[in-house]
Amino acid sequence: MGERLVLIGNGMAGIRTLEEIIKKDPARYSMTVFGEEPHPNYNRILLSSVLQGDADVNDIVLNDYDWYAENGVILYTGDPVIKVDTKKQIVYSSKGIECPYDKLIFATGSNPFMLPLPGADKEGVIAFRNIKDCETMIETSKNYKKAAVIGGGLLGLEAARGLLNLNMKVDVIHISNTLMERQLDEPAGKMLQEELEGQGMNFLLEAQTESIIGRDRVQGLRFKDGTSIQADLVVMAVGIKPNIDLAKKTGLKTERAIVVDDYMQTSIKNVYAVGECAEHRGIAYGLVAPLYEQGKVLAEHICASEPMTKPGYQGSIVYTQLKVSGVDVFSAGRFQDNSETKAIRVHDEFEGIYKKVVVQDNKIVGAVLFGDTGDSPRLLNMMRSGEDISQMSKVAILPSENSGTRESPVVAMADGETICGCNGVSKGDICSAITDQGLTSVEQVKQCTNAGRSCGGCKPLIADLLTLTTGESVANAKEPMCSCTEFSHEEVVAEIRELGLSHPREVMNVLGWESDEGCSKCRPAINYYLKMVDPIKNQDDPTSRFINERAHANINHNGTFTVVPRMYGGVTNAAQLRKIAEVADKYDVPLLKVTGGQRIDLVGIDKDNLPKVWKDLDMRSGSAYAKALRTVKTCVGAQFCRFGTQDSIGLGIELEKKFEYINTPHKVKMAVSACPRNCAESGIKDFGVVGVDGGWELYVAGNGGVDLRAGELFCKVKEKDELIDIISSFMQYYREHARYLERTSHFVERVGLDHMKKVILEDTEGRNALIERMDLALSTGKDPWKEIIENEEKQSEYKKNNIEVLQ
Ligand SMILES: Cc1cc2nc3c(=O)[nH]c(=O)nc-3n(C[C@H](O)[C@H](O)[C@H](O)COP(=O)(O)OP(=O)(O)OC[C@H]3O[C@@H](n4cnc5c(N)ncnc54)[C@H](O)[C@@H]3O)c2cc1C
Ligand SMILES: NC(=O)c1ccc[n+]([C@@H]2O[C@H](COP(=O)([O-])OP(=O)(O)OC[C@H]3O[C@@H](n4cnc5c(N)ncnc54)[C@H](O)[C@@H]3O)[C@@H](O)[C@H]2O)c1
Ligand code: SF4
Ligand code: FES
Repeated sequence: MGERLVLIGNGMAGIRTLEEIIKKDPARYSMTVFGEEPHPNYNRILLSSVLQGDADVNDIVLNDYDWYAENGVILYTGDPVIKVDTKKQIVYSSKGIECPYDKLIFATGSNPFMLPLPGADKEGVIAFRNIKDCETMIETSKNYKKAAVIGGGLLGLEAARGLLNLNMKVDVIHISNTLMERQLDEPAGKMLQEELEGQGMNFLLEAQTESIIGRDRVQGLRFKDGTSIQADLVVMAVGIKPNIDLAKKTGLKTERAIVVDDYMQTSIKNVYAVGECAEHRGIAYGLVAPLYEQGKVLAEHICASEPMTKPGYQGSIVYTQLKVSGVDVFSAGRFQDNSETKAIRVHDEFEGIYKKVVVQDNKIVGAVLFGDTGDSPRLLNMMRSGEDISQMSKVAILPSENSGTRESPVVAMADGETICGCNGVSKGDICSAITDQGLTSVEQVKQCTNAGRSCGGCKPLIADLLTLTTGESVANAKEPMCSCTEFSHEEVVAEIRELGLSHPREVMNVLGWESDEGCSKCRPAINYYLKMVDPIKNQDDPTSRFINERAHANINHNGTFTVVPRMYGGVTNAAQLRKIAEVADKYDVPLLKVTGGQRIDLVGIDKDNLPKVWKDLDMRSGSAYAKALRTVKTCVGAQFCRFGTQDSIGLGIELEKKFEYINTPHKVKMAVSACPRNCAESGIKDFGVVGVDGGWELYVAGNGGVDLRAGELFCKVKEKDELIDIISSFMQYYREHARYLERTSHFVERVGLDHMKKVILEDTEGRNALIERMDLALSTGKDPWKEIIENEEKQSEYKKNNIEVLQ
């Protein structure tokens, strides 16, 4: 039995410290952890990803309960320490546990700062700090639609992005005249604002909230200038304050936080502090990188057999990156210039790129990058090493994108330079791990080195390093499909082909899945792959589909459904419109809505009425719910428009009829415009066609959603039939090689447009084979509405399958 170590606070800094101790000397301490939250240690940083819909709460657990058990760590969750007796060396928990210690670590983190406004205690006023806050926002978005976020800093903007993803309207109330003024100068702040406005955020700058209005629940905000706004949810994100109430009560010396020396020792013997609750040389940090450095020093200190002589923690140069998709922002050090500094600036208004490097005494002391953050690892390393730049050409410090090849920044980095800032892992550490242990995926590098384990911002660099070190693209490297299996998507497809597997359960059984039922990640994927591999033999398994695809309609937040009938190329007629009107009257449809894809939504239909509605409409399913071709949007084109050079409507209808019920890894949207004025928005579709004099241009891999991406010109052809063949073969290649739920935009980024050109445009034999396989798959496509209406067996299967919900 070792010495007794007690940790107060089951969060990121505290548990990382225990990990470091276990790594150094696993038998040294018997460890007990008290946590106020009812969870094992999780990645607080990724709460933003959970809110933004990119991760699940289960995905962000850093140390599961097994980890505590395997390492002999006793864990009390949901049981805060309420008192510490430093004379008797005992801590007391809220549930009455008395736990003696030889060494005690405070890692109590911070609390969000809540503005003491009148009305701040109303229901619907929350912070964004823990899983509970995240869940409250997700729940609220189901019943309310207007959110206000107070604070335009990192946290506020990440919360606002998440709330937009939850379909709420979001106002961000910010006290300063530029966003993230603690990290960005004015030009970068303004560019950020423009970008986020484009994503749908509304900003009220230089706004001072006076009170929160409403009865029991918040209804709005009133400002000092007398104006007000409505809000059903208010998220305060105006900074944090170290959580030091217990430390103060215990008698530890505190200023803004618990005062510690270079070994994280507090003012009382055998009591240490680490993380956001600690103040070192006057600074209490609010980002994980410095907190992990502190944890490492503390572990070394309390595991040392002799008093440590080497220097302890020296403070950190911190940097920040905003975790909002489509926005590249980086800020480090002293980014504002003054009379003692000089700055190097690049501002490309065409490309939306801004870079500023602040220099003092020939050393880089700060940097702001917007729009292109590729230089950030290099600049950060130059800052950290205090490199003398007097002999360097200043232009070389910020090379323009076009001045060289688009080589990954990792190529030029020295082995000692940092790749993962959060976890302090260098290029050399990662390369050695890759070669010594034969690592092939980012996930394996993460497990082995901790790189990529926090904000995840360094993962693209790790992927580049894997490619560089193994000579193999990480596109081919192994990433398990989900936590039920070690098999990657590619391996599952290969096994299905090789073993001739034909049902999701068979796949899971034969390949030794960890759970019999699989999960919501693997089951729909396997179902898709089976049908893709053998469209004739393998049958669809509706129980492995998400609710919308099982119901053949889109579920709404109140449990009703939206029905969207097919209108080829966005063209309709009086008879169809009359039918829609009759159905709307007969079933009291609360909302008829014209969609961005040129269709008509019938919103708010009860589930039990769906087959009746389809029958009465007597139109085909518009696949608005499916991972399939959704719509082909068309412009008026040569038939009527005076600019039209081609028959866009004719081609649009032909494309939609050809591909209407083909399953794809993710939804596919198309558009056909008859001239480069592009009225059908062909530039942001998976397949966008533009008519030009003497032919057609095809743009691919565009996306108009969250990850806005312009389509790239793939080819120009004269004949319509050749164009259709190219689309057909491209789509079949995507069907066969993309991972399930990978949009064409991500797929093309992964495999490269040049690769696609080689496969489709240069290899005629390969292209013909793809077309043949596509035609075979197309021959099995059926209108699911018609099948259900006409076949009683299908009707009962439909009813049965829609009871169990795979959301
Ligand atoms: C949404 C969000 C996004 C973020 N994004 C980033 C990012 O991109 N990059 C970055 O570097 N940082 C980011 N951060 C900040 C980062 O998460 C924190 O710096 C880090 O979690 C602090 O670690 P900590 O251990 O000091 O505190 P915490 O992780 O807060 O852990 C402290 C724990 O102690 C518990 N506790 C408190 N008092 C007691 C008591 N008396 N008894 C028992 N337990 C107690 C608390 O409940 C808490 O679980 C983000 C934070 C949030 C909220
Ligand atoms: N990507 C990341 O690195 C990331 C993401 C989220 C959170 N965090 C960390 O979490 C902590 C909390 O983040 P934060 O954004 O709340 O803190 P912050 O201090 O960085 O920003 C708070 C912002 O709120 C504004 N503000 C203050 N009072 C206001 C008022 N009355 N009305 C309107 N605006 C007001 C400030 O001007 C400031 O820009 C920080 O330590 C941050 O570093 C980091
Ligand atoms: S894209 Fe060209 S042809 Fe089509 S409607 Fe617009 S202007 Fe007319
Ligand atoms: S930089 Fe954040 S996890 Fe690597």
